[in-house]
Formats: sequence, structure tokens, C-alpha cells
Amino acid sequence: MTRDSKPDLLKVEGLKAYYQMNYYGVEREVRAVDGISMNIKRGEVYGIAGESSSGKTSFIKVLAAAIRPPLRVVEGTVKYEFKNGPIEVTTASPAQIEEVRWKHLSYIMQGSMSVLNPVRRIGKTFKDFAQRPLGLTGAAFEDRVIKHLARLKLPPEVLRAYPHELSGGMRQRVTIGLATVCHPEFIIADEPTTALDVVVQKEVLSLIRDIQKEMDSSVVFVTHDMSVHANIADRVGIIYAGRLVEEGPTKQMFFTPKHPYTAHLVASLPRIGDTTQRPALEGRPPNLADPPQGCRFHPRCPLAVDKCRQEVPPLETVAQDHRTACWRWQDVKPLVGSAHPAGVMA
Ligand SMILES: Nc1ncnc2c1ncn2[C@@H]1O[C@H](COP(=O)(O)OP(=O)(O)OP(=O)(O)O)[C@@H](O)[C@H]1O
Repeated sequence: MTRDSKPDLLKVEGLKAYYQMNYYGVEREVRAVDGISMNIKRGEVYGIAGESSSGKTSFIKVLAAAIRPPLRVVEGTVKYEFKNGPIEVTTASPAQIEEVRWKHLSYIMQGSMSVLNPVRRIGKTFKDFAQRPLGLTGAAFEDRVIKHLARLKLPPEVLRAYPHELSGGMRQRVTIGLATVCHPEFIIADEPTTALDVVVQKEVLSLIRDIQKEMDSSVVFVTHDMSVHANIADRVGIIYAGRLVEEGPTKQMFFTPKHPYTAHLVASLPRIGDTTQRPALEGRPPNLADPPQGCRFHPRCPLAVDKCRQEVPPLETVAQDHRTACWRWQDVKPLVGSAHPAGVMA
């Protein structure tokens, strides 16, 4: 099946989610997600990249229906077409969310320790998460979990362990096990490989990929590490200052980026045998409580003209499945050394 012939599993339209706070009577609003629209197909792996504080985690928290104050959805919709029916997560009731949690929609949060209760054995946590959605009890449930753990190269003994008794890599595999044991249709992962050494990182990535393929699930994952995107994403989306500024098939994003910010991210990747100085991107991302007018990247952009300072560029299609929000996308060239980054096949 080509990408085109696959159905959309997720549709996000005009999503705005802000942190709304009140400090001693002073209102403050951080526009972490500020007008994002995108779709994800069944069976697709979509990677989200961007600098720290650009809104990646806030965005996927909304996708994962894990919205807690002060974060609030102020506009837009997030709709899934699950096998058991559609659900719009920004307006769904807690009971409706509970119904799809783990069985249809699972979320691997940042940092495995924060998901695993330190005073609960792993086996108990599996029961809490998965027993109800799987509808199994006793030996049948345990058998299912043990078989799943074996696929993740984890012995049955981990079920009796406390989180602190496991290595970081094992804990991360346990977290992936929890998120996949119910064979969800949609898996959301926030920095699934951060804080792991390179060998374990590769293992965890191929595990996620194998499980995704076997179940034909869709995966959305966040990482600032572009080489991870190069390795596992079908498509990559770049978030800058709360907005999706470019998205496209992974290879095109690396070889023919159409947004100057993407060109910089790609150029910062290490390349085998290349010792030339990387072109550094000057400045910092804007304060999301007071973002600049027009294109939010303009204060740092080498191509910026007056129009960029005044008007917000729309996300427009520039090639099949490739969209960019840049008034000057036709002038964007891959930066020196950005061809053939490590891990991307020509
Ligand atoms: N609980 C919170 N209360 C108020 N503001 C917050 C909160 N969490 C995040 N923010 C702000 O929202 C903006 C987006 O943050 P977010 O964590 O979504 O970015 P990110 O791209 O995931 O960053 P990182 O890569 O560092 O995790 C930032 O300006 C951040 O300071």
C-alpha cells in the first residue's frame, strides 16, 4: 500500500494549546502550541524535532490526551479514527479517554522512571495498566505479559523486580513493553532514547520499529536528535516556537529542506570523515509568552525580508507530502555539509 492509499488515523486541525497562569493576579499565557494542523496515516512513523522549549512535549501531551492545567486547549481539534470508532480527544470525557487508553492509544512519557512507580513491582504495574484493557486474568494474563517481555528480551523475573533494581536500558524496555502489550493502534513516545547509551539506543529504536511494523500501528515520537529521525521516521515534522514550520518524507527533509531552520538542524548533524566547522545558528528561540510578529523564525533567519517580519507564512505544499511555512522557501539551499548526513541513505 502506498502512503496515499492508507487511511488517516489522526487528524489535527488548527490546534492551539496554551499554559494559562495567574501569578498574584497577573495573567500570563505561554503559547506552546499555536495553530498546528497535520495528519498521520495508519502504520506511519512520524518524528517531531525542534529545539528545547519549542512546544514538542506540549503538542504530544495533547495528542496523548494527557492535558493537565495550566495547559489548556483553546482552539482546534484532535481526532482519531480508531477501529472501535472515532474520538475527538480535546472534548472527550475522562471515561471515553479511559476506554481508548493503552488499548488504542498509548503514551511513553519522557524518562522511564517517571512512569514506573518506585514502590511497586513491575508485575503490579503491568496489572494496573493492562489487565482491564486486555480482559485477561490470572495465568492467562501473566502468560501474555511474559511472552511480550520475551520479545523485548526481558526475562520473566523482571515482573518481581522494583524499578531501581533494573538498568536504565531495561527500564526503558519495560516502559515500551507497558505501552505496547495491549497492541495499541497509536503509540506516542517522548524522547524514548534520551539518557541511554548508543548501543541500547539502537536496540530500543529497532524494538519500537519492529513492534510498530508487526502491529501496523502509527507512531509519533519526539526527539531533538536528528540522527534518530533519520533512522526510524517515515516523515519528519519540525516545530519552531509552537508552530509546525516544515514536514515531509524523511529523505527529502534531510536532502532538500525547504525551511531555513530545517536546513540548520540537518547541517548540525555529524558526518563521517567531515571535520569542517558547522554553521552555528545565532540567537535563541523566542519567548512564547511574547512571540515576534510574522514568521517566528525571522529574528534568526539569514533569508528574512520585510514580509517575514510582518506576515505569518502559511504551511504550503511544495512537493508531494512536503509542506513548509516560509515566504522564501524557493531560496532555501541545503547548508554546507548537509548532504549525506550520517545515518541517511542517499
Ligand atoms: N507546566 C508548565 N507551565 C508553564 N509553562 C510551561 C509548562 N511546561 C512547559 N511550559 C512552557 O511551554 C513552552 C513549550 O515547552 P515544551 O516542554 O512543550 O517544549 P519542548 O519542545 O518539549 O522542550 P524540551 O525539548 O526541552 O522538552 C516552553 O516555553 C515552556 O517553558
